[in-house]
Amino acid sequence: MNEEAYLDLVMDALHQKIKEINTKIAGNEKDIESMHDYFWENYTEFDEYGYEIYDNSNALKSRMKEQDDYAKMRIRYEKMLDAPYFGRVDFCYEGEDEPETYYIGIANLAKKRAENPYVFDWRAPVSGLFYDYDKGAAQFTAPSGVLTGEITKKKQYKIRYGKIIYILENDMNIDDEILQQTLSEHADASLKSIVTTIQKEQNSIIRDTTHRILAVQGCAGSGKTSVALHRIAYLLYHNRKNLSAAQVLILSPNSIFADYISRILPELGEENICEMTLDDFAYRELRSYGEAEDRYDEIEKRLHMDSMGDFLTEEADAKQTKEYVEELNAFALSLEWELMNFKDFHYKKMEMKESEISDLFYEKFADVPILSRMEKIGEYLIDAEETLRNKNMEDDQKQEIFDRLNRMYETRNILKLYLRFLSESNRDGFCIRNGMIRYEDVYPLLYLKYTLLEAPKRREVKHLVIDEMQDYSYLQYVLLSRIFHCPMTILGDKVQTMAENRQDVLTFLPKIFGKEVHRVYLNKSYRSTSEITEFASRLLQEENVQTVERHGELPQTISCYSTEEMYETLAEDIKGREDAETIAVLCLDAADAKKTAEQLQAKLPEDIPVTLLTKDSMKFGRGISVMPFYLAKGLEFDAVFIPETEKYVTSLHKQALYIDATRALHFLRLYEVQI
Ligand SMILES: Nc1ncnc2c1ncn2[C@@H]1O[C@H](COP(=O)(O)OP(=O)(O)OP(=O)(O)O)[C@@H](O)[C@H]1O
Repeated sequence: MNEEAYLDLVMDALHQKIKEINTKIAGNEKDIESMHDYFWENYTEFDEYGYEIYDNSNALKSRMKEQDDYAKMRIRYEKMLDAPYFGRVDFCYEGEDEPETYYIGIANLAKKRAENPYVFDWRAPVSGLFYDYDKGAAQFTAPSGVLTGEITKKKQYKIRYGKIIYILENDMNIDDEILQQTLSEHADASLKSIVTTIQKEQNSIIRDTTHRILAVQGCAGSGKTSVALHRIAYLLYHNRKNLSAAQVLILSPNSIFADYISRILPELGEENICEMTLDDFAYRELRSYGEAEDRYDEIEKRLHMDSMGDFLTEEADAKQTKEYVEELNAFALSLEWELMNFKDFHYKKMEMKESEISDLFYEKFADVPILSRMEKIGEYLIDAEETLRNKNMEDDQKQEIFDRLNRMYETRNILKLYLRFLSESNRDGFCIRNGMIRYEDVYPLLYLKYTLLEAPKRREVKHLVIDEMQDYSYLQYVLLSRIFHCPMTILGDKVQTMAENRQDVLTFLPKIFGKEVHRVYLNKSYRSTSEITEFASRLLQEENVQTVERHGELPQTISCYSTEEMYETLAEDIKGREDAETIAVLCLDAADAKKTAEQLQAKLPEDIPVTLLTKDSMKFGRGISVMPFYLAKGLEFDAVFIPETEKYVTSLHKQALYIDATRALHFLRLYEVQI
């Protein structure tokens, strides 16, 4: 069958599918309506135990869920009307004479359930052939085992509005015209699906189901975030019974980033996944001790430190290390003896000698964290008493027992204990600044809490994604390993650190998570033009980055004689980029971003709005966004402008400049004010 005829066949099948779904949705809608009517007409006569109400609401729920599934299916098929497939492989199985043809698209499309699909989902086992091999010998893993053979043909399609724009048949991998064309498109306000051009090295990460903990070190723009999200879509597709979107959690740097990545999974036909920042989690856990500074407060402080500050940052950094964790462990151990003040226990007819309590404390319950241990002894006592009296104890009596036992601790206040640790270890004995817990003490405090009390286990999370892995410390990974016991995808770039000194987390991750950490490297950058990538690499003397050959304007640094002239020039340059969907003006800190946004808005016409993004912003959209560098991490823009580069002098500033420069897809311009 020729290509046009096959496309017609698939389009007909799609229209037919959509028609069938519409009929099902309409039928279901009627059923749901009549179920509602039946409920309201009869609920007064339902049985008194609520069984009928329960049955009714369950039936209604399952219909609504079905309706929801149909609606999602319809969206997927409607999307396929535009481009029903993007690839094809003809694969001749070993021992066969004729090849089988497989078309690959964003979802499966078959006439009936058991029939051979017209189009295979990109995540289907056979679709791996498309991403992993050129023409020639190939294999893929099917549920029945490894199947070998030969790819006799491989094609890529550009189909728009259901019409073939072009077909490419080639021997090369997908690093070709279609990739080039995709990369030269404009950036959107959300991360895009890359299913049509996933590269071999990316595919092996996406389809890796053998390693529990996958850690990916990839250069800027190498597709780490994209790969992580496609991997989730892949795992959800292959493991529907054991993994749902609600059980996947992504640790993201901030809400803007969360918004930026939020549309990709729905685009791939999956539900969106939960997202949180580690700081938010820590604040919730430490809420009873007061407010705490966040990561951005800390960066802002460091951006403005002079040479005197080096000592302070070193001290703060030292509090996030393995050595500090060991000191905290030693302190926690010393509390076993120092914190306790055992006495004989009496309550009503219950009694226990001091020596018995201390035996239980140091022997029977020695494995329980120290501050939870008296509660365990309480439960033990209560259990014995209830058995003896053959009667359950009242809650208030139980509480009284716990309270009395807990009074045998000198204190149970973690903040007080942490302060004691600081002064005993000859450190500055405060951890509060301007009424808030200092950022450098937030995670040590949380660590102490989880050492002295049971750490909460997030068992509902069955897969954790940690993006920007370089921004988490040794101590934070130890905490994460205590909270989450699930498979993980950890991604980042040691070069894009937001600290003065680079840390390579891959060196210590196996010490925390064990040998199960599998490391993978991505060295090719897809985001920026070769000129931008080379310019950015020179900023930090990075030599390992390969680029996809795609060219654009050379980044320039414009020298101005005054700040006023700089803003004028910047505003004019921005006006000249009306082709860009997203423009970022990236500044060193929050105050500069605010000032720049105001200056630009004053110089630009009202119909060109300028949006200032702060650490509390929740969304990122098209148009002109102004923000400090640290909020641009993970994002990308058609054009990036960096004003006042003369301010970037320290090693942290240089890191900031690198992060800024690597955000640009097509255009990058810098401005310096000559002093
Ligand atoms: N195989 C691919 N095909 C098409 N585009 C790709 C591919 N891989 C990556 N890209 C594009 O490259 C850009 C960078 O991807 P992504 O943001 O996932 O990279 P990253 O490694 O997380 O970047 P960074 O660390 O710099 O934030 C995105 O526009 C993405 O769509």
